[in-house]
Amino acid sequence: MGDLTEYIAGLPKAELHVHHVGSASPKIVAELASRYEGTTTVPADETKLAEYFTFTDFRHFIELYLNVVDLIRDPQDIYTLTYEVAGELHRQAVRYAELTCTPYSSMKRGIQGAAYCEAIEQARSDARRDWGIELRWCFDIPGESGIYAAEQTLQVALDQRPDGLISFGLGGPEIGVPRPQFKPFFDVARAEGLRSVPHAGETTGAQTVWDAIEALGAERIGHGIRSIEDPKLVDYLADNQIPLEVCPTSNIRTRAVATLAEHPLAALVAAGVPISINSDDPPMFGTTLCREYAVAAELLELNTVGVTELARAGVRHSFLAEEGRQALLAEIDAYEINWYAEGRDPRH
Ligand SMILES: O=c1[nH]cnc2c1ncn2[C@@H]1O[C@H](CO)[C@@H](O)[C@H]1O
Repeated sequence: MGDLTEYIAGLPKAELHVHHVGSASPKIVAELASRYEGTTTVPADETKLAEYFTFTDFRHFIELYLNVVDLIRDPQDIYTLTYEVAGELHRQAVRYAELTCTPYSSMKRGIQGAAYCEAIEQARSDARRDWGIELRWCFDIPGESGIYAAEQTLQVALDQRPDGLISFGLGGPEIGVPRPQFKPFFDVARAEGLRSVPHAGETTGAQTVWDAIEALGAERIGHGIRSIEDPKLVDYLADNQIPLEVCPTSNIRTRAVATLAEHPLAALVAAGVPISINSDDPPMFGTTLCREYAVAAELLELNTVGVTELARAGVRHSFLAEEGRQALLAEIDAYEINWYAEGRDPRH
């Protein structure tokens, strides 16, 4: 596995399912928490954070996630967080990422939509300057906040239209938050050229994935792992090549899946469902994108050739324009060739 870890570390990647606040480093979260000592349950001590991010179930995860969101109250924090997240993506050899941002949650806490968008755009151009990484935004509706949040999210997306904005999503709990109610907002977003990437089939069954496809026009599904329960849906995803953005460790840490041995990733791949591998909320789940590639390699019994295909899939399922896709696929090819050129055996 040692060779694979080293290989994965430098393998150029695209990440398609990673959350903005969920990626805030323990250093940033602890610093933010120290400002609101006594009014937040979030520890101001980095070492205590790992323990804090131990979730009894998905609902508990969302509760603690929102406790962290609560600490972010000015545009400078948005800039710093976004720039630092880009630095960590760079350390994971990510060359392109579609970062899921939830502007409504920040606007609700007093940050103006325009200031929010300026901050993330400034971070995006600084990250490109410093690390050559290409960021795009998915603006998602926090589903637990319902129709008003959907209205606000669509409005800020279309009023501000930051250069990096490429897709429109739906996050938060699925239980008690039916997808079809958001159809009018996805219809407008798609008509305006935003790509549809709602979460579904993470903590509820296959029906939410059907709803995401039929009501929200999903082109990719966030998680979608519970699709495995419905053979017709599995066939539909495979026949129509609708990719699932799979985040293995997230599913374990939120208790959406009991153990890795029971994770449906291998069954989905065997059925021809296209997948990408992602980290979701890496510091909260004690993981990194490279580690998620290693987990997928274990579950799918992949060698260096196989994990290279995972990286290519991330590019192919991205919304990056053709020129950028070809350039990133060429980077991956060059990396693979150089790796073997140093005399390593691809059969590892
Ligand atoms: O794995 C996940 N599933 C669903 N929502 C998530 C996940 N990770 C982070 N969020 C975020 O939780 C917030 C809820 O208001 C949203 O911002 C959503 O993007």
